[in-house]
Amino acid sequence: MNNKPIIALDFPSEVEVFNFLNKFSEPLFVKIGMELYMQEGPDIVRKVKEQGHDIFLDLKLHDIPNTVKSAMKGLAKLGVDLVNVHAAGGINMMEGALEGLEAGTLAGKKRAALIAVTQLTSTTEQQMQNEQKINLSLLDSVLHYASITKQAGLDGVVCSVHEAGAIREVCGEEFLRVTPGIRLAGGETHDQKRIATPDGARKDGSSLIVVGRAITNAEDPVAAYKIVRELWEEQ
Ligand SMILES: O=C(O)c1cc(=O)[nH]c(=O)n1[C@@H]1O[C@H](COP(=O)(O)O)[C@@H](O)[C@H]1O
Repeated sequence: MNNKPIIALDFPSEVEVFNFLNKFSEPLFVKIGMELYMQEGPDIVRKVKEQGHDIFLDLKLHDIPNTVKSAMKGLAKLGVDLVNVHAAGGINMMEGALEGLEAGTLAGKKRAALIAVTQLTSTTEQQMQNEQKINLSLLDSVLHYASITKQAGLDGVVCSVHEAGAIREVCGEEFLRVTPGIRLAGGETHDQKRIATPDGARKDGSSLIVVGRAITNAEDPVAAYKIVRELWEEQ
């Protein structure tokens, strides 16, 4: 797994995916999420992988432990690099996910890294408190989810850049902080609430950034990707 910005391939079908990917002449780190997977199924994962890209399969599993374990066992066979579940599913569910992933990983292949979503980057503290009835600050809720994720043996979490530094302090450098909600300065925020720039993410403790619309909606996606990458990698 490399540390390039992860491009979210949030497209409705395979045609748009390859129109987009064909603009690039280098291997990328891409994310296949619900929108695309629900339309194209596992075949899209195989086809994107054939082109040599690293893949984050973002299906955010959240169900009873046995169901998540079995689903992960199946997903493991796709040979992706990174997969996720919702930490709100609990420790037993996350342990089940890890067991399924280990059981399904083909002999001689590296198991995908497994991370858990803490609080979605589209959620504000007020929404969390009112709608989920969690009587904590958003940071404390995210830190709590990060600590139970670590307890379950997972490799890291999905969080916003705003919580990444605190998670690093509590859970250690090796524990991944994968941060979506990335925008270029002055860019449209859409439905995201806890946002940051690529250089802000680097300074504030992200391990990996996920960038969708700031690249995929750009007039020149290759140029937008280059800007994001330079800001992210700047020394
Ligand atoms: O798990 C994720 O990838 C995820 C978690 C989260 O808290 N927030 C979040 O935006 N994401 C995903 O990251 C991507 C962000 O896309 P943009 O907002 O277009 O950059 C989308 O594909 C989301 O599904």
